[in-house]
Amino acid sequence: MQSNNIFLIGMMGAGKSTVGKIVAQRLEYDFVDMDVYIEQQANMSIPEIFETHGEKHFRTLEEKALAAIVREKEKSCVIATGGGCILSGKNRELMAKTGTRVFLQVDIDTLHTRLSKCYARPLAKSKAQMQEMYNERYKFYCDCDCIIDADDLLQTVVDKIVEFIN
Ligand SMILES: Nc1ncnc2c1ncn2[C@@H]1O[C@H](COP(=O)(O)OP(=O)(O)OP(=O)(O)O)[C@@H](O)[C@H]1O
Ligand SMILES: O=C(O)C1=C[C@@H](O)[C@@H](O)[C@H](O)C1
Ligand SMILES: [Mg+2]
Repeated sequence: MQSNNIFLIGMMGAGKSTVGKIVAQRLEYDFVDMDVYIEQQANMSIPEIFETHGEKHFRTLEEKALAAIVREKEKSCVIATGGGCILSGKNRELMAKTGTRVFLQVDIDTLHTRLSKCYARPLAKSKAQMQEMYNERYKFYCDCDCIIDADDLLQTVVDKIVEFIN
């Protein structure tokens, strides 16, 4: 188990997966995308999991996935969490204990623009729904070690995270 992981947290479309991969390369950390990990374990896509088993079941899988990733990884790891990972107190506690939590903060208009190109997220069907979700979750995202303005160019966002970690 490693205690110096980097957990990227934030809303759907904040760039956790995209940014995480590059940050991991720059820091020579391993990279895990929690959503991809869950899909591989379940052998189903995330929309299929939501449709077949519902959100509650997905949240259980998400808790199990985070615990397993943290337990199994021997090398420091950048973890792109799912947008709702912070909803679980268990997940919040584990992330606080085993790494640095970096909140990628992006305003709702940018999130909407980014996701409108690929709105394949079960919980993000409209801008209004995203706004409501953001309002509910904002306090949990802010319970972190660093807030990065992730509205910027991809490379700038990566540089800011690497600079903070170093
Ligand atoms: N800084 C950025 N500038 C412009 N586009 C970006 C930036 N970061 C991410 N994107 C784009 O936004 C979209 C969503 O990014 P990404 O999938 O990395 O978000 P995510 O936070 O992992 O979302 P989810 O929680 O749904 O997994 C992608 O098309 C990605 O290329
Ligand atoms: O914000 C959310 O609740 C989600 C975000 C995605 O990363 C996926 O984990 C899933 O679509 C749910
Ligand atoms: Mg992602």
